[in-house]
Amino acid sequence: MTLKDISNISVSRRMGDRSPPRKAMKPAKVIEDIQRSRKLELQKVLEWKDKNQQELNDLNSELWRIRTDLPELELDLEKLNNQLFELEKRYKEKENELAEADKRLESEIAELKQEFELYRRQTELEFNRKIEQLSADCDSRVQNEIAQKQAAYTDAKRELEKRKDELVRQINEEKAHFQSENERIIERRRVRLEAVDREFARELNNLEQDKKEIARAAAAVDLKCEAVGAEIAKKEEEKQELESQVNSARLKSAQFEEKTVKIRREIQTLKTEFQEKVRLLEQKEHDAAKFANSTVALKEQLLSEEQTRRKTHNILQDLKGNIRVFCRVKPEQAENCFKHQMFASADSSDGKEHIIITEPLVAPQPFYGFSKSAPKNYKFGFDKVFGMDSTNSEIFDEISQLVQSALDGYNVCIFAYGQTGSGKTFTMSSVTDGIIPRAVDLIFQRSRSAKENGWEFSITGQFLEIYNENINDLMTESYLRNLDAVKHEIKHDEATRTTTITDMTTVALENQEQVAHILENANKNRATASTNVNHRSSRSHSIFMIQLCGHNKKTGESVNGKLNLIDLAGSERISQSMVTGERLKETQSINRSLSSLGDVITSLCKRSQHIPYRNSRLTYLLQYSLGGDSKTLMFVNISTKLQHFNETLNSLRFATKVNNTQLQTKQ
Ligand SMILES: Nc1ncnc2c1ncn2[C@@H]1O[C@H](COP(=O)(O)OP(=O)(O)OP(=O)(O)O)[C@@H](O)[C@H]1O
Repeated sequence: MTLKDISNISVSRRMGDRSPPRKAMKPAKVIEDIQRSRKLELQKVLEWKDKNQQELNDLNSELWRIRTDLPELELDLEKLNNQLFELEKRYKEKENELAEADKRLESEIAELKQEFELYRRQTELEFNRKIEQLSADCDSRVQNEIAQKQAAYTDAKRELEKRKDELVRQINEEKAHFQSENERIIERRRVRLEAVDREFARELNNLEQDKKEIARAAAAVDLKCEAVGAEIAKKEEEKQELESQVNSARLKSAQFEEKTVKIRREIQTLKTEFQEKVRLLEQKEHDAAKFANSTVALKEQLLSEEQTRRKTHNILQDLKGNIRVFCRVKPEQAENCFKHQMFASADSSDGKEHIIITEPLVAPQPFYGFSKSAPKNYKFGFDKVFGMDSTNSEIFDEISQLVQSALDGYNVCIFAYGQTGSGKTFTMSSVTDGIIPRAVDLIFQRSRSAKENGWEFSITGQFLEIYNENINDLMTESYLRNLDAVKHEIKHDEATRTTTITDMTTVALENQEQVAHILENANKNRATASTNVNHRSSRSHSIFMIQLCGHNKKTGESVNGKLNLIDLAGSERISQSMVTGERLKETQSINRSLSSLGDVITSLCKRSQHIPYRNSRLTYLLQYSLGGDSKTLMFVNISTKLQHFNETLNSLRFATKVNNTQLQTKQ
């Protein structure tokens, strides 16, 4: 306890005096209490003081001890300082000694080096001298050896030549002897051989004579035999010939009789027929004269009916709606599919055909946000719904009327919309029965039959691609070279409401094989431009444009129709944050053009003041083929694979938006 604590205690006491008066107590008892408490406090203070006094004493004794030790410590310190000074002095001395020793060592090393150099030079000189002497000795010894060897060689050579001459002489003698012996033997043999030859020739001659004699006799016998045999065969043949001539003469005579009767009968029939034909001809000439008079009236009637047909056809198309949406479900293996049901128009009150898709119970990855307990149904209505088993032929039957509209001078757009792999290209460009080849075929047929009414059609086609908002010519043979190098511009003529694209290949369409070739060539072009043709075709819009210009010489009428067959880029939603570089650019331009197509259709149906055609190349290019009296059909191609549920839902929603806007406008 400090003095401050004590004063605090007394202050609190004093303050206690000022606290509100307690219950009244007896004064003696109060004084007694105060005294007791004061006593206690005093006792505590005294205890504290004793304790402090004790500590103070301890500290003082410690201080005293330190003070007594101090001189001794100071002495020790001085001693230590002296020792340190001494040590430093000795250290410096040792350092000096060491430096001197170093110097001595260096000079000794230098001397040793000099001595060594001297010794090395002397040794080298001695060595060189010894080498020279040795080499001189060697040279003289080698020269002596060579001289001795040369002398021995000359002697040996001379001896050998002598022996060689002797041998040659002996060989020549032997040779002459053999030659004369040989000639003698040959002569003896020749004489004997000539004698044998003469004998042999004589024998041979005799044998030849005998052989000729025998052959002559045999030939004479053969000749006689042959003559007799030939005579017999000839007689036999003559006999058979005579027999067959008699038989055939009998047969011919019977046939001739028969034919004569028949020909007489035929002549009679022909005469009757001829008379009947002459009568009929006179009748037909009479009818033809009557028919010729009525043909002119009929043709006029036909033309007016044709005009009425065209008007009615167009009214019918308008009634069906200028924007129609068909849904097509791609065939898949049932076990990989989510549930879907379709209802034909007869079952529905709104005249639409419906498709209901049910969300899968087990959500495949990546697929979030669906309740797993209660599968949800989504219902969509379209002008037509084609199931998995539908064929391209059935599809074409439904759209052939739009091809007729194009021939009648209207602009028609047929789109295939859907995610990658959902069957857009299959529907649009299958080489034999896709919409493009079938439409061209139908145009040929109808234009041929329209000739009877005086119509002459020019049918031309262009095939292009919009990739990253760039137009590319798919008909050119050198697509890769022209890609990006050729900038194609879209030009609109407001007065004629026609569109042209600069530097675009245009071909006169003539037959189906040519269209198949165009489709294949376009595919090749796309394959050359991309490492992966599927990727390229999925990421770009392709447009097959058929221009139909018709003129009727009889009525002076002209029509100008256009059929645009569009295979849109895959509509799958790729998050832009997930892709970079080229893929990002592609994704952005696809998203932009598909959403601007939706916006244009919506604005047209709402009859908005401003139609945002310019928002994408696709809508700008189709400006005169979307809206006005033109006709639009959109196929929404869908896949029912489990992992495609999300995309399918998005595609159906987009298509429904297009379809519904149409309905609102009509109401
Ligand atoms: N209705 C169908 N019947 C049979 N096969 C089909 C059908 N629809 C599509 N296919 C097949 O499915 C595959 C993908 O179809 P397709 O290439 O037409 O899809 P896509 O939507 O055009 O794809 P992308 O956007 O990549 O061009 C092809 O092998 C095609 O033959």
